[in-house]
Amino acid sequence: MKTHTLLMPLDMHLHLRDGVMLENVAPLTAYSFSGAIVMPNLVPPVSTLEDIKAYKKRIMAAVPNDYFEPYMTLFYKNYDKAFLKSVSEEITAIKLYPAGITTNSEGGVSSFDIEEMRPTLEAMSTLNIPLCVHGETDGFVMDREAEFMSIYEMLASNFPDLKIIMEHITTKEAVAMLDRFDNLYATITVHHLLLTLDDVVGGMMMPHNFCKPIAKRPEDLDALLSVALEAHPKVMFGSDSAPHPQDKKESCGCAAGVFTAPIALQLLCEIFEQYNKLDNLQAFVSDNAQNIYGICPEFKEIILEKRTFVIPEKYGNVVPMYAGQAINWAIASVD
Ligand SMILES: NC(=O)N[C@@H](CC(=O)O)C(=O)O
Ligand SMILES: [Zn+2]
Ligand SMILES: [Zn+2]
Repeated sequence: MKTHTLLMPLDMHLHLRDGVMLENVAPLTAYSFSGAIVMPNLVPPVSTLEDIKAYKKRIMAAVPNDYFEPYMTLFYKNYDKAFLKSVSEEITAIKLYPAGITTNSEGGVSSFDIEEMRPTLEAMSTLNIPLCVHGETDGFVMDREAEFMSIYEMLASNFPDLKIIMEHITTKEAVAMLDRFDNLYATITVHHLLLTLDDVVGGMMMPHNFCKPIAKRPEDLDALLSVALEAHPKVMFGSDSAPHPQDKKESCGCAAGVFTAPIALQLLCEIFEQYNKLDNLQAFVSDNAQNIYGICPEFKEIILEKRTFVIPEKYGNVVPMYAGQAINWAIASVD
């Protein structure tokens, strides 16, 4: 049987939530990933040293072993340098949300006033804390990410020593930015390497494919594939696996978020094999992230094998992407 081995996979954009949901989803990621950047958009958001330490403890209590590193993040506000210094050992990045643009982002940034943000962003540059950004404006839904490029440009050029990660990019405009600014990087999800808007609303409306940013056009999908499949050194895998209870997805007013954590590596193998690029998958799911963030994850070896795997209908009360569908790769062993 054909197999493929991945070492120390990293998920550089993950939502683990809290409480019962955390206990349901954290073990699924801890099983097949060495570590993950854990997003801070809890209610209320993770914004103090105590919040970070307590949340990390709850995550470690929810995973069955020690072979998983949650890389903690702080919810962006205009913090002062003394505070940032006091948390710098406990966090891997700070996550910036424009106010109200996605799930639990109400306390985010409402105006991108560069002078207001300067003290915080300069302190982050000095302390070497990367800035992760949900890059969407409040414009027309299909244009939101492309419109945000001028803000990335302003941030990247004003703070050349700040590492800026364009999270979950979905457009050819964002892909083009990677080669324009040395300090811009990106995460790409697995669902955005598979879906276009047609898979969300082109036929029957598919709530489990609905997320922010929404999947875009075929040419955007092609642009994302071009950098992911080559494992462009400035792109990393970040699932943006964002679990919501089934009744919040299959409802009037569907919550945004696609749940992929337990099927991400299998789907990535399928995509990379289809394009004959399996050799580049290691860089995309781990090596690039290690280089960009300067992290050294615990050893973990995942062996995937090429055989039919039917994606479960549910993980607890969460419906994954492609529920009930057969895919071509499965996890054979984890060491
Ligand atoms: N991606 C999503 O659609 N939802 C995420 C938030 C986010 O990453 O924007 C969530 O927390 O549910
Ligand atoms: Zn986001
Ligand atoms: Zn997210």
